[in-house]
Amino acid sequence: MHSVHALIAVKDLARAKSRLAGAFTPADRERLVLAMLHDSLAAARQVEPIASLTVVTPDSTVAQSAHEFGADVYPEPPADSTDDAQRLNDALSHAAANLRERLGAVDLLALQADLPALRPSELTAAIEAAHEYSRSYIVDHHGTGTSALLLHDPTTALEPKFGAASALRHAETGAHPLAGDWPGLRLDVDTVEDLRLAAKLGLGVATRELLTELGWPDPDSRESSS
Ligand SMILES: Nc1nc2c(ncn2[C@@H]2O[C@H](COP(=O)(O)OP(=O)(O)OP(=O)(O)O)[C@@H](O)[C@H]2O)c(=O)[nH]1
Ligand SMILES: C=C(OP(=O)(O)O)C(=O)O
Repeated sequence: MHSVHALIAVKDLARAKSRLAGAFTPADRERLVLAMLHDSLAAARQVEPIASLTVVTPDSTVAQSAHEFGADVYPEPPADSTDDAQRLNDALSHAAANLRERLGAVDLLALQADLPALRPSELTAAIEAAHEYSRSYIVDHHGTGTSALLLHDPTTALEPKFGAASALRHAETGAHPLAGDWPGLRLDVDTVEDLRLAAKLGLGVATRELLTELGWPDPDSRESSS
C-alpha cells in the first residue's frame, strides 16, 4: 500500500468563499467553510493510504477546528505576496517542504478544502492511479481548475499552480491529468450553483446539517434550479 501525506490549505475565514457572499451572511459563510473542511477531512481520514493530514492556514479558528477534526496544522508563514494564488501556492510549498524535511521524500497530496461531496473510495482510487506518474492532478468539474495535485517523486518539488486556469498550469508544468469517474472529488464548491450540485450528489454530514439548519436551499432557489 502506497502512503501519501495530505495538505489542505484554508485562507483567513473573513476572506474565504467571497463568491458565496450574496447567499450567506459573513458568519454563516464562515461556518460553511468550516463544515466543508470538516467533510473533506472526514472523507480523507477514511482513505487508508493517507498517512497524515495537515491543514495549512494563517487563521487561528481554522487551526483550532482542524485540530478538533483530527488534523495537524501548519501555521502559514507571513505572506511575501499580495497575490492570492501566489500566497496559496507559497503556503502549500512551504508546508510540503517542511513535511519532507521532517519525514523524508514522502509522497504528497494537495487537496482542496471545499469538497463536501467527496467519497473516500474516489480519493483512494485517485491515489492508486497517481502512483503511475511522478506528478499528477485532478481536473475539477468545470474542467479548468484543480481539485487535487499529487506528487510521487522524491526528486521533484510539489510546484503547486492553484488559482485561475490551474488545470492548464499544472499540465504546462508537466503534471499528468488523472482520468476517473470521481464526481465528488472533482466538485469543489465556490458558488451557489456548485453547492446545489454537491447537494444533489450527496453532502457530508457537517455541511448537510448546517445547510438544513440554515434552511438552505430556500424555496425560491429550489424553484429556480429545477
Ligand atoms: N493557507 C492559505 N490558503 C489559501 C490562501 N488563498 C486561498 N486559500 C485556500 O485555497 C482554496 C482555493 O482558494 P480560492 O478559490 O482563492 O478562495 P475561496 O475561499 O475558495 O473562494 P473565493 O473567495 O470565492 O475565491 C480555498 O480552500 C482557500 O481557503 C492563502 O493565502 N493561504
Ligand atoms: C484555486 C482553485 O480553485 P477555486 O478557485 O475553484 O477554489 C483551483 O482550481 O486552482
